[in-house]
Amino acid sequence: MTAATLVAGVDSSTQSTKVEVRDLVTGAVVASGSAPHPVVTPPCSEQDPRSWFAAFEAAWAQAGSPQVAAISVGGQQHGMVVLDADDQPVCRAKLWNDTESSDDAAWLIDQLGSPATWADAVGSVPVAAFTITKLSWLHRTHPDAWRRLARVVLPHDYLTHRLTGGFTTDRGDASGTGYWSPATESYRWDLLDLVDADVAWPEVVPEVLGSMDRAGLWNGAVVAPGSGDNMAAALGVGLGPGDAVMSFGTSGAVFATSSTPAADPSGAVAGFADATGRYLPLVCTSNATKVLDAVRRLLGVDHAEFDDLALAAEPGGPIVLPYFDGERTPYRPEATGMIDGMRTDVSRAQFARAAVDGVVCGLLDGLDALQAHAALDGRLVLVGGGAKSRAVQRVVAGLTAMDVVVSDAEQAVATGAAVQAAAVLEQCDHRAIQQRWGLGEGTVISGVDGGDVRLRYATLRDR
Ligand SMILES: Nc1ncnc2c1ncn2[C@@H]1O[C@H](COP(=O)(O)OP(=O)(O)O)[C@@H](O)[C@H]1O
Ligand SMILES: O=C(CO)[C@@H](O)[C@H](O)COP(=O)(O)O
Repeated sequence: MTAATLVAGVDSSTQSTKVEVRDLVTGAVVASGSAPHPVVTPPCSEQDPRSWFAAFEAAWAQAGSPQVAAISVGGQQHGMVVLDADDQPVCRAKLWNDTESSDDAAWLIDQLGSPATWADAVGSVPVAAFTITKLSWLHRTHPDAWRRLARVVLPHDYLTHRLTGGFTTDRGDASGTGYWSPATESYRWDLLDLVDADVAWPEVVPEVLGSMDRAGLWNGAVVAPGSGDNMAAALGVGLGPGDAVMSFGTSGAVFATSSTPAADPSGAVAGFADATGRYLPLVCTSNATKVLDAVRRLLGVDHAEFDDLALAAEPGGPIVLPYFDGERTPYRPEATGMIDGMRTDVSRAQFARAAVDGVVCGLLDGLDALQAHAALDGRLVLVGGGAKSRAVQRVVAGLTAMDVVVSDAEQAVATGAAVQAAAVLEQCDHRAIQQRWGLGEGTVISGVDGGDVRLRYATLRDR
């Protein structure tokens, strides 16, 4: 009997690296592993990129260090990895949720004249998350580090580089830099020149690969282009027209596929590209599972007890505005969280529920904004670590008219990266792999009554 051909997907996200090894033919998960990343807390949110590769090696060893035919990396979007002429990090990587470059975002918007001009140029209005604002911050605050800059890459590009030795990216992740246009599929050198016109930018940024291109080889395995974690999750859940994904990780994200690039001058919807040649309009909030973790810690309970509490809450409890780590949508980088409606008879259950309600209401606002950029008449698919929460699942289902399912792909990002690895290996359409592996299924969730919580949340949000 010949050994099965294997492919691997990697999710290098904010809190950890996960790897998933699948049988190329059946899609069965044959091994997996995970390893944590250093804990970060905005406004300064930085990690040593080398710690991501160490986490990948640990997760890979946990999965049994298998021989695979192809591998692909999905990574936390945006951020900034700056390397010197010897390909070593010049400084720690700034992550998507670092808000120290918020003044730079405002300055860059002024340079082009308006948010709408940015949305037309690159599909998105720059916020502190975007790489271009972090480059401006480094240029402005760390001239010594700036002089050593030889390359700027994204987290998934760095890991792909550690596998292949080359410098590549893909259209999905490139679309979160603020200097690559999904509409024209090209870098905007003029925008990078706003930061520093003396840098030879074409030598500094990676080549943008097509969705079927190979980035190189690693131990004999084909390395696929990889992508941003949300682009990979779209592949992992087999996201089709009419459906949307709601992701509960460190960030909250809600996104859908589209055949046309989005350009939202309000900045709420980011007009990203996806990993297949289409587009992925997306709304991202900065505060999802860390808010639930913080309130759970204060209540002194585990995940299951927290869910029991939140689902048992009496109506009329407080409202939590969950901007614990600053907020990106709506854009309030300096914000902190707020609790409204506290009374002496508040219960622990009501406090737990208020945290869930707050996180979910922020993402439902995002879903409303997304409706203008994609016809959403299908399912809302929940993914990410927080999607395991029964309270999160049932509160979402109670507050939206869409059919809510929890994806069967337990690690949607790693699964999507494995789909990409398989598609690039076989040079076939992603959908063929998704269908062969039976992806796209999920468990249907019934909702709990949310009452008037969205109205109360909106009142506090806009106060
Ligand atoms: N059963 C659960 N209920 C609620 N939250 C959970 C559960 N299991 C894990 N989490 C949370 O999920 C988060 C990690 O999810 P993940 O999607 O891996 O995040 P990231 O992509 O930001 O690294 C952690 O904050 C963790 O506490
Ligand atoms: O910035 C975004 C999306 O634009 C985030 O969604 C990051 O991609 C990080 O994701 P998680 O690690 O929280 O899943």
